[in-house]
Amino acid sequence: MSTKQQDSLFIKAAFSQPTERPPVWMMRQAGRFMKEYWDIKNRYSFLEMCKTPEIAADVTMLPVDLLGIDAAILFSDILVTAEAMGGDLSFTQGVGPRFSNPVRTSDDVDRLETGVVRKLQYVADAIKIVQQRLDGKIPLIGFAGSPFTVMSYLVEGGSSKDFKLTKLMLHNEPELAHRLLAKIAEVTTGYLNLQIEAGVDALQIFDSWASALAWDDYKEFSHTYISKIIAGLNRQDIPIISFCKGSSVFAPLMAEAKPDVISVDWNADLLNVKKSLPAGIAVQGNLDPHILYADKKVIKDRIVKLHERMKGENGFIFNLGHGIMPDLPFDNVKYAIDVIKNELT
Ligand SMILES: Cc1c2[nH]c(c1CCC(=O)O)Cc1[nH]c(c(CCC(=O)O)c1C)Cc1[nH]c(c(CCC(=O)O)c1C)Cc1[nH]c(c(C)c1CCC(=O)O)C2
Repeated sequence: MSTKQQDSLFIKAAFSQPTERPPVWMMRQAGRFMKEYWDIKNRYSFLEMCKTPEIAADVTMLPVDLLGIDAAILFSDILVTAEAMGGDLSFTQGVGPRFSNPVRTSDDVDRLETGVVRKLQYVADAIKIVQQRLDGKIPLIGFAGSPFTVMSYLVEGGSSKDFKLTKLMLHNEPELAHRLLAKIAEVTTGYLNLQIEAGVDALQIFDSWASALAWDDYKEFSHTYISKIIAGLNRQDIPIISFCKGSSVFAPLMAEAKPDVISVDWNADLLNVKKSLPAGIAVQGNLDPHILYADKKVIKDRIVKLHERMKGENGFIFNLGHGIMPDLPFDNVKYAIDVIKNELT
């Protein structure tokens, strides 16, 4: 991390140091709710955008320039690791991600490659371009998916409502599931270290679908691997943010993996979660993203209420409980960020 960033609101809050106001960024801030995103998206496929460092950098910079957030997040996807391992990935409008060669048998797991981090050099190249453009103005967050969440896409062959096949593998063939998870975790550790080397200022691990799991299954099949990944990072002074949908339940276990920040969904009272955690772990969240569809008065009231609740706490990063929806009005997103930056007292 550049020395400049150590004094940024975001890095200070991530390390639970005092800040004059909470920093703000929003998950999925580099995406489809912006007209300027579509101006680029209409010319390239999603994977082309991820794999062309100049384009990935352009998209990363959109919310920096248009929203004025306090941290940028690299434009990419959690599924690039699975693709590098041999998953035949495509993204179709309205369908989402799809793997044409789902991973369901022992042979399928054997076929996945692990010495693939060099295939992800395009991500490192994008990071370097973004850092030149940011020029120390705000920190850059890199990210990866958690092994469990990435596994779910590989096993299901795409998005899923109930994770039926994935959970069936955990329950009926736990050894096979562990073999798959261990391979993804190995690649993910190398991939996040590549991002650190390329110059990210923070990292977030997305375990979006952990909420599908029972406590014991979360512990055995997700938490174990996130802990290994965090322990395997050459993290220097880089804060690690752990996100999962379901964090209001799993936060005590998530803390054991030793992240610096836990990103909390909107079901929980954020202060209660913070107080339940060991000292020195910051929280990020946790507005319900649907609030941003509401009237501006409601948006402001909810932001003020969350701020009042968290007042006096070090280690609070304003964010949503999950990502921005593609049809959210840009104006409302911008309004929320302006309120957080300028109107909280
Ligand atoms: C589960 C997951 C994925 N990808 C990601 C997650 C975890 C975050 C979460 O829980 O929301 C992470 C992700 N995906 C994307 C980012 C970029 C940075 C950001 O703006 O936060 C990040 C951090 C861009 C994207 N990733 C994707 C888009 C849309 C692609 C398009 O333009 O069509 C973007 C901007 C595609 C994607 N990628 C994925 C899905 C399910 C989809 C389709 C979503 C949908 O159709 O609603 C997998």
